[in-house]
Amino acid sequence: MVGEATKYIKAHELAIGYGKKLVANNINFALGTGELCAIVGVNGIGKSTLMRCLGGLQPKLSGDISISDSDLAALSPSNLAKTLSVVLTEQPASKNLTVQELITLGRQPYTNWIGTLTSQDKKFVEESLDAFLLKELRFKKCHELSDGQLQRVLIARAMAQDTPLILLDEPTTHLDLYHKVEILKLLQRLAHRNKKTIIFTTHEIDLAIQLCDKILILDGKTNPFGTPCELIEQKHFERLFPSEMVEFDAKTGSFKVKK
Ligand SMILES: Nc1ncnc2c1ncn2[C@@H]1O[C@H](COP(=O)(O)OP(=O)(O)OP(=O)(O)O)[C@@H](O)[C@H]1O
Repeated sequence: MVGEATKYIKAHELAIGYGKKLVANNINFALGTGELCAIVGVNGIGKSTLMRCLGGLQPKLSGDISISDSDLAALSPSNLAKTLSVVLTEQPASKNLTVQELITLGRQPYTNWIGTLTSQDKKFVEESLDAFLLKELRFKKCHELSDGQLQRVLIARAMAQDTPLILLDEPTTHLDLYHKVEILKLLQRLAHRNKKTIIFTTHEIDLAIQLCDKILILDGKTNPFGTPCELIEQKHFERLFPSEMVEFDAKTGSFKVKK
């Protein structure tokens, strides 16, 4: 693949699963700095499992994951925390913290053992509060927030961690359409302006087609990867769901219910 050598994260012939249970294999993709990528696929196909493998939270079965040309498994825990941040669907146990306190936790990989914040740490916290429209909510407890506000706080914490790679498992679950779009546009801006590589799982295929630079489709076979346009041209979305229920309209890039 042209330009592959310069990519920030690469998965090659990756197989994922649990013990002897194979969930998905033939996973191949490469993403550069500043790219926003969605992982899509039907329920239970392995999106969250892949996310946990990419985040170093669970071992792969076989194949390679490399970040900046280093094997992911060889990164020490402290290097891993400076390389990638993971935003999972499960809400944090620390909901009693204020918005500002939770975002400040993102600076943990850089602070000393008593957690003293430098001016640099404070700058990252302020920038993250600002970027995710949270300045007015900074002293609110996280348990007082709406789902959309809490999701913004969790992503802001990942931004404060200032890692080149950010992984998010279903960041738009439970949100209405407006707030789904808001979150995805904030992620797009974070990728493009701050030059982060961002990968997230989603069921919002229409929105991913409109907002992402790349999409990985987990289909249980070849797992196609490419730009939304390439995947539409190659008719990969048509094959995602059983055709008697929904059909993909390539002109609008969206799914329609078959009447
Ligand atoms: N801890 C586990 N141990 C064994 N199997 C698991 C475990 N977690 C998930 N699985 C199985 O792995 C497969 C993939 O699950 P995963 O949660 O990755 O799918 P998904 O694509 O994220 O699904 P969804 O869209 O419903 O969230 C499923 O068959 C699931 O039952």
